[in-house]
Amino acid sequence: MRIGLPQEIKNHEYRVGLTPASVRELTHAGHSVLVQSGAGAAIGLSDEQYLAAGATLAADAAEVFAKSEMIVKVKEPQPQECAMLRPGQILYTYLHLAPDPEQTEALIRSGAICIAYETITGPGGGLPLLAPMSEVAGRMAVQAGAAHLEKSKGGMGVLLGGVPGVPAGHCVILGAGVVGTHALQMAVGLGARVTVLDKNIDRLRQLDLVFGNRIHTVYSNVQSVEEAVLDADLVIGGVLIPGAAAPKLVTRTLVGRMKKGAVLVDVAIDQGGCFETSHATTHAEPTFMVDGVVHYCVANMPGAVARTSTFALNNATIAHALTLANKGWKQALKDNAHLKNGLNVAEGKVTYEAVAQALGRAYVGADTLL
Ligand SMILES: NC(=O)C1=CN([C@@H]2O[C@H](COP(=O)(O)OP(=O)(O)OC[C@H]3O[C@@H](n4cnc5c(N)ncnc54)[C@H](O)[C@@H]3O)[C@@H](O)[C@H]2O)C=CC1
Ligand SMILES: CC(=O)C(=O)O
Ligand SMILES: [Mg+2]
Repeated sequence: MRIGLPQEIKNHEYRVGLTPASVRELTHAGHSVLVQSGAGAAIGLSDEQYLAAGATLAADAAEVFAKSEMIVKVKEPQPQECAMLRPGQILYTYLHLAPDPEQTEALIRSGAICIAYETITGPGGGLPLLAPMSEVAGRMAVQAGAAHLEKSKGGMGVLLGGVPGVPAGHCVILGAGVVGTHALQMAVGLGARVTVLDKNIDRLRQLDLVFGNRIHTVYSNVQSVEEAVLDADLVIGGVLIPGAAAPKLVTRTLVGRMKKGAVLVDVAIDQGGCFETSHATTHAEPTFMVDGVVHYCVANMPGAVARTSTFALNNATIAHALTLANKGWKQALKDNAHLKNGLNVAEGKVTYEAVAQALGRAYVGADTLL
């Protein structure tokens, strides 16, 4: 198969869909890989390394899209990228369609086969192609939150870990999944007072066993979220209902009652966000204020640590990329129900139920297309 690797074009996005080692896996299996010149340069992955892995170079993204049967990316395609997709071409990347009607419409129009990393499931449960970036974003959420508690960044001037004689700050984590767990590790490490909320009691049990009385686990409901958020200095939002728009756990009214200078980090913003006051921001301008509360809502947090993130992402994505290239999309999806769960849009139809529901679109089961 002819596989294409364009450079990412989202704001401050330096990750790349294939490392030279991943390219080598594909060329070793007899596939050809066309890499946009400079695609990995920002994170030290040179054209020479890609050439040594067996790739050929393209001058620009237009050439990559025109000549490839499968495009491997990181972030959801931007409008100019959607316009370059064509019927039958495979797009393998993050999509996050539920909160994004424009992108969904563009992918439907393209006729392309759009496989979303974030809805591919794993034999052991969970979302193995989302997990590595959730690990990164969860850890970063505490760094970003702690930094924005500083006065110069709009925060209340609290040191999250406190000092002897002065209590630590209170970090509240909504969602005890991958983001939540990695945020929790960092917050505990910094010495913050940590409360984590989830509806999944088994997750809370597991965390309680590991962290004991260094954290507080709380069942998530309207009352407990309200109590925790009102007492918080930093709130990290990491809830997810796979493929669907994030539930709005924190209302505008509740934000208005929070401590002035508290910080919200809405990691779930790529699925629309779990705070009613959130809207997506970029690394160039990561925050905005609502009622004296700092909102950090960057939709591609791992892009800031792009080198670490690129390697972590490739570890999780390359196996399915290779299968798609070896078998073609129909056979690969027929053979693997977990990969089939990644199909969000194909041949002009929405093939993921939660996306169809969120956007009021007709849903067509993937099986009918295979
Ligand atoms: N902004 C960014 O750069 C990034 C964003 N993300 C996003 O972070 C979000 C979380 O991802 P993961 O941690 O991997 O998901 P996950 O599936 O591992 O965890 C989500 C957790 O939310 C819990 N949950 C659902 N409804 C809840 C409620 N009402 N109250 C409390 N908990 C609730 C679930 O039980 C689950 O434990 C996703 O939207 C993901 O796309 C992930 C990576 C980067
Ligand atoms: C998961 C995601 O949206 C990201 O890594 O940017
Ligand atoms: Mg988007």
